[in-house]
Amino acid sequence: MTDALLVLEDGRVFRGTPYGAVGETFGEMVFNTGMTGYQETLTDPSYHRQIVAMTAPHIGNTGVNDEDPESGRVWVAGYVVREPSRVVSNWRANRSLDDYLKEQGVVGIAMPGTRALTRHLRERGAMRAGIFSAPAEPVPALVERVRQAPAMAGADLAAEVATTEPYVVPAIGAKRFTVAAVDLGIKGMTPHRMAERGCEVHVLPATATAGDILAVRPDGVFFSNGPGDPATADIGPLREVLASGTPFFGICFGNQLFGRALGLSTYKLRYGHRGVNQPVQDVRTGKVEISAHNHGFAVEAPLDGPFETPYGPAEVSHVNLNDRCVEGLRLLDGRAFSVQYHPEAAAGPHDAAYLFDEFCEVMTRAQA
Ligand SMILES: NC(=O)CC[C@H](N)C(=O)O
Repeated sequence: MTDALLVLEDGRVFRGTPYGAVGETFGEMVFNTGMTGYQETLTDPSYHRQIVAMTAPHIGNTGVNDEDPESGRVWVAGYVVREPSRVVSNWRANRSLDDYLKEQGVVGIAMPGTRALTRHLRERGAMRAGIFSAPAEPVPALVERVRQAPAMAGADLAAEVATTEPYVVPAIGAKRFTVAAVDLGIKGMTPHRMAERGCEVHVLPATATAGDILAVRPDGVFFSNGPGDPATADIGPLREVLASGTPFFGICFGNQLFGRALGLSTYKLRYGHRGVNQPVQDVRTGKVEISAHNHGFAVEAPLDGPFETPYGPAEVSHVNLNDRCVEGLRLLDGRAFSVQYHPEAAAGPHDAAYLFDEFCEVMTRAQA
């Protein structure tokens, strides 16, 4: 079989064999350390424009099923694995991962060097890359083309992945709350986790105005995860929502926008957190959660106690124990809060599921 190449913008090249669709693709090179959940990763809209390398060495062994996707398509720009499973073995599987990637037009590479690649990114930081299944040009020309691909810093991508039409996810069982959820790249499990707790979730496009959001007459407003640089997003609607006093909960991109609305700034992490075993500590209780992550940016906030915001005093609620980066924010009155990680846990541990209960408690208090 012909060599496929993974080419990084700093000139480092990895050799492998074509996997999935044949062609070429460009994106920001990131790595995911999850031992499980490749379907959820592939279909998470936050990975739009990123080439994802899996550090777990054996991918595809449980094939592909129709239940686990987090959205209607694969969003990763390219896929890098060490060794694709030659056997599909799972009672829910109806096709192989290789066939699925081909069907979705996702160019990938299988290569022995995923560990070297990950170490390289940890040392040098996030960078652009290209996968070439059948490279026709010499390497220097490929490096040049990788360098011409758009960078992630400054990219405004939420509207490219979000729904264009509002839709409703009904409450499971008795309806207790109406939630307006702004889709910035929402994963399917998120409205589901709210619906399980009696929320009727009105999912709105990324371009929703404060008027559109409040027209739902929500008990609570939610801002989702999503791709791109949070510094580019319009925070006007969120500011109006917060000023209205409506309870607020945000996840990941939603946490970054909440931070910006509080007057904080965001910055690009050296290589991001992507995986299902990140230790996060609740600053108030000292309790540690093992949590699912997918973020390349973070909020800059004071770690030494409460700070003033236009909506009253706020504090950092959670920190990451690996690098001390901000993993959550809350107003001290409890009405609005957000986390940088993924309590919907698709895939991942359920330690943080209590945050959806907290959102329901805040909405209950506001209803009283
Ligand atoms: N999953 C997300 O919401 C990611 C948010 C943002 N795009 C980041 O990389 O940090």
